[in-house]
Amino acid sequence: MSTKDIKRIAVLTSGGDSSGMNPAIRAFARAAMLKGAEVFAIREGYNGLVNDSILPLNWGSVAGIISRGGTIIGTARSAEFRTREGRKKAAFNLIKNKINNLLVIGGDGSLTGANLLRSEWCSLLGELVNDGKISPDCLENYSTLSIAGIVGSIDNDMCGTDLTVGADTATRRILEAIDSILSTAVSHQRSFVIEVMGRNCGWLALVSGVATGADYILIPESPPEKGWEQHMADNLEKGRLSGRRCSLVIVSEGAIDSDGKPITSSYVRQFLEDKGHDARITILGHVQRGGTPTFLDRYIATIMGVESANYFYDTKEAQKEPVLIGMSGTDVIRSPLMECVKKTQSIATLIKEKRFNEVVDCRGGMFKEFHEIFRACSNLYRRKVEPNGLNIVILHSGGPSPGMNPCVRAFTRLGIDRGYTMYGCFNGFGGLALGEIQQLNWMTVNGWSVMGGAELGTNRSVPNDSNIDAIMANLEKLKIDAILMFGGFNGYLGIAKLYEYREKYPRLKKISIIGAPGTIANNVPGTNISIGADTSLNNTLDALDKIKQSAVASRRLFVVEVMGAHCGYLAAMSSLASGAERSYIMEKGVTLESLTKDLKMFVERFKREHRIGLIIKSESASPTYTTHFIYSLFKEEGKHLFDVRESILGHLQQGGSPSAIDRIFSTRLMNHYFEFLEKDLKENNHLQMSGCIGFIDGGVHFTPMPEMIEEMSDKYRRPRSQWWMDLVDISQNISVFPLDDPSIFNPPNLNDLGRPKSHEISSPTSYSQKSFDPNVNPQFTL
Ligand SMILES: Nc1ncnc2c1ncn2[C@@H]1O[C@H](COP(=O)(O)OP(=O)(O)OP(=O)(O)O)[C@@H](O)[C@H]1O
Ligand SMILES: O=P(O)(O)OC[C@H]1O[C@](O)(CO)[C@@H](O)[C@@H]1O
Repeated sequence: MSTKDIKRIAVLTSGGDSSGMNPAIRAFARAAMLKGAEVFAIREGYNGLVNDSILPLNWGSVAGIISRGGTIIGTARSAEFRTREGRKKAAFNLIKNKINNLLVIGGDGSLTGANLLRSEWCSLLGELVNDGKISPDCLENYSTLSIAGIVGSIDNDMCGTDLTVGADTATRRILEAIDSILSTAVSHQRSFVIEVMGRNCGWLALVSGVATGADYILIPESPPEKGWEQHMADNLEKGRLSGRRCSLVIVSEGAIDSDGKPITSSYVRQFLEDKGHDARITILGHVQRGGTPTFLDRYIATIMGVESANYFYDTKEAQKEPVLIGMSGTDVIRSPLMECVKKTQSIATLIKEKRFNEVVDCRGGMFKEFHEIFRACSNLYRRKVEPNGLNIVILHSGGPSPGMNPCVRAFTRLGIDRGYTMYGCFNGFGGLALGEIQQLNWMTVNGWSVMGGAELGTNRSVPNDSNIDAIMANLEKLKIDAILMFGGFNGYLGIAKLYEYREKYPRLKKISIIGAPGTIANNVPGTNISIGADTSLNNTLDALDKIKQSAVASRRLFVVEVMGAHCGYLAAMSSLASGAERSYIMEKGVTLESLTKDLKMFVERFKREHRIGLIIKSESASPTYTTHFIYSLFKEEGKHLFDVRESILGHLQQGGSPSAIDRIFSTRLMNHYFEFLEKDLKENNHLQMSGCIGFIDGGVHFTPMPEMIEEMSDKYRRPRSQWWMDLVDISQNISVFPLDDPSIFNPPNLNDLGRPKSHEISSPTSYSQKSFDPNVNPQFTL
């Protein structure tokens, strides 16, 4: 490749910082370098573009940042860039640095600015030529400015992506705070008013409301009717009378009433106080923006970063129009930036014009759905519904999974709201045989939305010839019309077995038998993700971040074993999100040859002054090459260069309070469950649909039982095909400096790009650094 062909691409972060910007910078920079690009960082948002603060990035500059909140290249809100004169300076500085590819990571404002720069590009260059600042051939050499945008904002307010980078971490911070507040609120029987961020978007307030079981939320998209204050107070009172010991109101900072007048959290608190509540207020503020990114933010940031690099090499695409790199379900997608910006801006207009009916729809399907779920599940809107005469029972099966309790809460309340009689069966299929079944009412599940574990209990028993008669008798006794199993692979085997018994027990033909994914291992059919995996991955990352820090003591290679049985999802994803150099999973196999190659790679790395290496191994990756074997092998062979430690994370992966995603997605799953049942009832006059439900392509899908069974590999207890397999290589490619890896024959020309030079940006906590300036606090500077 001639120097002329080498692409020069710059990245900037702009607007409010968000947790996940660093992993996005890391993934983008390294993926672009692997394609042969020269990568630059523009410091302090658009200010750096206007003031020519542009520095080269190299492989080492972005080491050690995947777990850090904020942005190592700085961000700002630039007033000067809003002026044409400012953008002209920006264009000049880009040309001066021979850059005409720009990745902008920021909120809707930043992307609007990027779009504007792109649309003015030719005219700005024309003016610069007329001013004599650049030569006329620049008009041809830099005729287009290729722009990609990643939405980095906690607000989740941009069209074109299901989720923005930082929104999940912000939700985690909010839930941590509210979960803590709830315990003191319950003790004192207090009412708490919590104000959350979000600017003009109510996403954070809405999902926090769903995830914590709040009584009332105030969001800009759905202003309350006149007289709402009294209505709210009356209903909080009703909640208390039915047994709640505290009340929780979540106010989005942009909340307004139906006249468009702001509703402040202090106004809400004062009103409640005047009505006799012992009310307190907590404004969460910038705590929501900080801290280490969650698994989901690291995951989406990483795959969006890699996709941005791909975009700049997709010549036709890159020259056509700027794109927004976004997420749809688990997939990364490209959308025209201009359209996304326009659509997002139109929401602000709708709010200004008080066309509130249209606003919730415009925020997208998930926003609308959570809005409906919140109303159906909160005490405030609880309706008196006539029973429809149908009875449904829920049970768990398999290992415990965080999200089981929120799921049962949503199942119970959404079911009651539709007229069903709801039952909970304790201790799985075994409990069904023993008749350990209890009716669930609205208040049985009060407070379950925040609870880890499984109040109904779970185990690995399945229907069999010795318990099927007892199961049938109990189903008959309660006149059960539908069974919902929320659990893991064992539960899927259990429902498949029950389905098989339909030939012998025709009564089962008139009972719907459905499985829903509730397992940390993400190894069940009919879904891309299962509830519990997100919490488990966050637990794992918390542990890995701590383990990695202990490497400052010496040069260490860690071999960390994670759960997942025969499915490598947890290992692959925790590797991707922690920056591990290798993940060992059964699907890819572990051989003596691969171990030898990896050993050579680690030797190279440690020779190059790396201080840490990380291997994440799935518990059943290989029956022969166990975690201890790998530890011993690497310890023996690497003893002159590095030390090795093994760590088996164990059951900490299954516990803890469910993550935001596991809480809200379990409610979403239950919402769809009832939609499927309604359709079934309409079509067949009774419930009979059998199979499983799960998340596919960003939606919730039903897979009929025969297909579900076909999809299951009994031998390995996982689905036959797994969507995430390609990510293993992508993750390893951006985690290992190519020159360290002897298995790469033609590494790109990275000799000069490996180590930061003194004037270049370098992560202050990069483990490869040798020394630091004693006058500079390494925590806070570049
Ligand atoms: N209409 C615009 N024209 C030109 N530049 C803009 C425009 N809107 C925003 N920008 C630039 O983007 C910067 C960041 O915008 P803004 O303050 O709106 O934050 P944001 O990108 O929306 O992020 P966040 O969601 O975190 O607030 C602004 O300071 C400005 O430099
Ligand atoms: O940090 P600043 O500049 O005060 O901005 C706060 C705003 O930024 C955000 O955190 C992100 O847009 C909003 O939720 C909030 O309104």
